[in-house]
Order: sequence, then structure tokens, then C-alpha cells
Amino acid sequence: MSYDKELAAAKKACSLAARLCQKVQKALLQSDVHAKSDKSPVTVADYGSQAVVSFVLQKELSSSPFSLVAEEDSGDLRKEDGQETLQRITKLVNETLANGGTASPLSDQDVLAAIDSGKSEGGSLGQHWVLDPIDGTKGFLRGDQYAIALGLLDEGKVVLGVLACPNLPLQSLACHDQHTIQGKAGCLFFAQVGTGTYMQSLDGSEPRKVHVSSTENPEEASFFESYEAAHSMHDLTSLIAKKLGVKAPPVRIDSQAKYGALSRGDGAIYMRFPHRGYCEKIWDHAAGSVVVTEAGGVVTDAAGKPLDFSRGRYLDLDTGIIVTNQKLMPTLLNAVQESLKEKASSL
Ligand SMILES: Nc1ncnc2c1ncn2[C@@H]1O[C@H](COP(=O)(O)O)[C@@H](OP(=O)(O)O)[C@H]1O
Ligand SMILES: [Mg+2]
Ligand SMILES: [Mg+2]
Ligand SMILES: [Mg+2]
Repeated sequence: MSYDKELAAAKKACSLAARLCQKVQKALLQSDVHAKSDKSPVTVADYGSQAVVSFVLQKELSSSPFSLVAEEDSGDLRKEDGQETLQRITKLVNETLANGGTASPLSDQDVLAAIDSGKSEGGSLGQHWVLDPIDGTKGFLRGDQYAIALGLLDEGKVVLGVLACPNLPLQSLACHDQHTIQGKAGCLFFAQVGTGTYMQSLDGSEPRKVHVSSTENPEEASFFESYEAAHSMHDLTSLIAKKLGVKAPPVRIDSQAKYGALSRGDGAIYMRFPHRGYCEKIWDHAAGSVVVTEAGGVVTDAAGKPLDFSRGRYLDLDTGIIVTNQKLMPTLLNAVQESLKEKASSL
């Protein structure tokens, strides 16, 4: 089965959403940042990006039934003190759609409806789009890495993924000082199951096929992890890296830009170990995982099991997520399990 039509719509939707985000990041005002009920930040760009992607997908694929599992909802925008923010979002969405050649101005109500079409529960039957309108909101607020991440589930499996990374340079991160990483145009990664992973610049250069690093020697491998220590245990990853003999310091960047960078071989390993009690969401990994696996990589939980995207909005795992190439995976898995045991026995 080919998903060419869906892929074309997904690329268009993410590229437009990326433009909206770039505009907001340039002019970021403190008043555009709000705290959600779980205290995590959300900006007008998170909402605007979700509305743009949802609207473009529905317009481009109007003949197919539409189901979207997305991070944000419009609850706070419907409150009395959300009206001004909503108007700003509507204006941004309309400007972005008009610049992208998609006319028909949306009302505030249309924007609320577009955002709320992301309330699907997903699951193992039929097709569901999975969207993180801005993954790495904390990175976005710092002026660092973030991604618009869109995947498609078919019968519980991720069959396509698009990652728009507006601040990721086209050249390898290995050539950059990680504190000054900023790309001019940004990157668009896309993968369809069975056909490989491609990368192009967000302003539309010719796509090129990408592959994960082929290194078999963990000493030569560098590894990615979250910038935010609250999102992943940096002490545990440092123990694992030491066991593996990894020489390079960790590359800490926000968002699924890590999966994109790994898919083109900028580094060979990505490790993510949330603190106790955190439950991973499918939109934080759906697009990234297919981008990496189609580039020849492997994504598993810390027990070596593949990620199961068919169980609803959450991934049913509590230990962590590890990503690398096929040759390094057994060595990485060993080091992970030994380190987890050591950590448990030292508590
Ligand atoms: N305590 C926690 N542990 C692990 N992940 C967390 C977390 N709090 C938030 N996150 C997730 O980490 C994502 C960012 O990933 P990274 O750490 O790789 O930059 C966030 O996505 P959003 O920014 O879309 O909310 C959020 O879903
Ligand atoms: Mg968030
Ligand atoms: Mg996210
Ligand atoms: Mg997000």
C-alpha cells in the first residue's frame, strides 16, 4: 500500500506550520507563553501549528475519514481570559495559510474546532494521524531546537512520519559547536514505511536519502539525550555511556530533532530515561521512530521490545527508550540492563 498522497499532504502541513512557528519564535513575547494544568509551557505557536496542520490535512485529504491524536486542546482558549490569545492565534493561522496559498480565512470558532479535532484516542484499528505541533516547547522558548512532528498510524503501526526541524542545520551537528546550533533554513525529514528516509531543507531543496551511522564501535559513537534534565536521567545515561566506552560528551538537544539527527548519522545513540512515574505519549515518538527505522535504525524500550503505538494516546512503558543502529543495539541493550540493575541495587 502506498501513502504518497498522505505523505504529500503531511509535508505541506508541517512546512506551513514550521513557517508559523518561525515567525512566532522570532517575535516571541512573554505574553504568548502560558502554563498548562500540568505546569508545562504552551505558546500561541503550539496552538497555531496544531490548527494549521489539522486544517491542511483535512482540506488536502477531504475524501478520507479523518482522525487526529494531537497534544493540545482548546480548553484554556475558550475561557474568558483566553479570548485575546485566541484572536492572536487566528490571525497567525490565517496569515500562514494565505502565505502558503491556502485561502479561506478561518474564524476563531474554526480555529478552536481545528485544534479540537486532535482529540482522537488512536488505537489499533484504522488510520490515525499523530501530531506534536511543537515538540520541545522548552527548546522553542530558549531559541533552541524544536520540531513539528506528524506521523500516521495504520492498524496500530506507524506508516509515515514527517519531522520539520526549523532550527536544525542541514549539515551534520558533528560540525557544529552544540551551543551555537542554528540552521538557516531548517530541515524536513520524511519517511514512508518500506521506502527509506529522506531529508530536504524546509525551503524546498531536492530531498536526499539518509542513513543512520554504521559504526559498530561504541567508543566512536556519540549519543543524544534531552537538554532538560527533568525529562531524562542524565546520571543514568552517563553510567551507560561509560560502560560502553563512549568518549564524546553527550549531545543534549530538545525534541524529536534528536531522531532526525540520528537518522542522518550525526550521532549513533539516543537514550531517554524519564524519572519515575512519567508516561510517554505517542506524539513524542511516532514520527521520530519511523524516520529512524526507515533510515536503518532500531527503536526499542529499555527491555528491547518495540514501541507499541496501538494502545491509545500513551505508550505502555515505564523504563525508557533507546535508539541506535542494528549492529550496536545488542551492546547498548546489555549496557542499559546492567546499569539499570546497578542503579536498582544501589537504592
Ligand atoms: N518529566 C518528563 N519526563 C519525560 N518527558 C517529559 C517530561 N515532561 C515533559 N516531557 C516531554 O518531553 C518532550 C520534549 O522532549 P525532549 O526532552 O526530548 O526535548 C515534551 O514535549 P513537548 O515539548 O511537546 O511538550 C514532553 O512531552
Ligand atoms: Mg507540551
Ligand atoms: Mg512533545
Ligand atoms: Mg508539544
